[in-house]
Amino acid sequence: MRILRPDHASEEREKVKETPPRFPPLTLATPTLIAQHTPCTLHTSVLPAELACRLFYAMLAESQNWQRNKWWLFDRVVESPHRTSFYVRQSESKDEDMHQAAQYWYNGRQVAPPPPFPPAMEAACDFIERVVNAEMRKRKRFPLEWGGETADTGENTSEQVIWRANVAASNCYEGAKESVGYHSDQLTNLGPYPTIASLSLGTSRTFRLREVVPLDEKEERSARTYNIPLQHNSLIIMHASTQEMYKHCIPPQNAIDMFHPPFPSPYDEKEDFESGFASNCRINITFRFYRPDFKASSIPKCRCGVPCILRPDMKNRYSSVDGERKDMVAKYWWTCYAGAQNDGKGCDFWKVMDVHQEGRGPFVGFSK
Ligand SMILES: O=C(O)CCC(=O)C(=O)O
Ligand SMILES: [Fe+2]
Repeated sequence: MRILRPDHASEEREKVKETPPRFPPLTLATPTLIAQHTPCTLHTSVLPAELACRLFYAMLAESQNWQRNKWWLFDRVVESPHRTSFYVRQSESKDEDMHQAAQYWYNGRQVAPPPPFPPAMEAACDFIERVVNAEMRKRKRFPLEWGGETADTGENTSEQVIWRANVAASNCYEGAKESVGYHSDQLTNLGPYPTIASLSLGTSRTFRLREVVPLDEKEERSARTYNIPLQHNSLIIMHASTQEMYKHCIPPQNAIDMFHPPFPSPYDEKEDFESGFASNCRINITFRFYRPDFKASSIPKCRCGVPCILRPDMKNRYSSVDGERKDMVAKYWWTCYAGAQNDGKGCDFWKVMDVHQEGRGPFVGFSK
């Protein structure tokens, strides 16, 4: 009988063994839970309330002129489902390299020279740098993180300044349906293991994180989706290894709560505020540090003559000596990105990043 009827039961058992259990999405609603499950930290009420509100109004006004990014995906043009812009910090705004890098920021599209941080963004940046530095001093550092000087902030502080922001990317999501899809941020000018500080203003939206499970663990476990609600005036810091291990997105929602700013706008009539002004927009500002050793003029070009983008090999990771998480990647690739703007046609150029041969550094872990 066994010869006539194959043993499906044992096949089924095998299949069950190959599929790791899936867990439902988990909402991480407190800073403690976020720090437990992810390489991110959440800081609520990060700016003085009046400054957060002033910055929201300023960016909302600016966002009228922001663009939707457009790029080629396979054989069609796609448009980002939100508006976006890029800023360079005043102290860097004469730096030719910074402008060049910003021109190629996001999808290899050439854009006008980026404007400097508006005054409220500059003021917010000081608060944010303090929070980021205090947090980074408590954390383990990765060998490939930037280990050089951060320019003098002009402040007389005895505490070491590890991180500063010299550029910022800003997004405006209008209504519940505007979104950004799953991605990890390009490392082209940030270098490996960047720290990115992401400020939320306006309506509360969900930030979603999902780990990219390494190939050799695919059969044992599946990725879990984490939902993190981001309220007005909260800062989520994507610490080193977030871009190497996780993808993030802002998904479309069915509904959102309108944002009622606690202070009137300097741009509108006072009566508008008194009659209950409310906004359906979320403004996000990601403060970033463009590394001097990944400056635009040092980025390899592909055969199309366009600067490459830098990506980690997220699927092959190992543990650092003391780490419980498998959070080290062995490889980063420089690859052609011309296709995103050039009718979808790029070249197949790629090469593994070699930090010594390319003369990059100094790094946290080893000197140049
Ligand atoms: O809006 C957000 O919180 C995320 C934005 C983002 O991922 C990006 O600009 O790269
Ligand atoms: Fe991002």
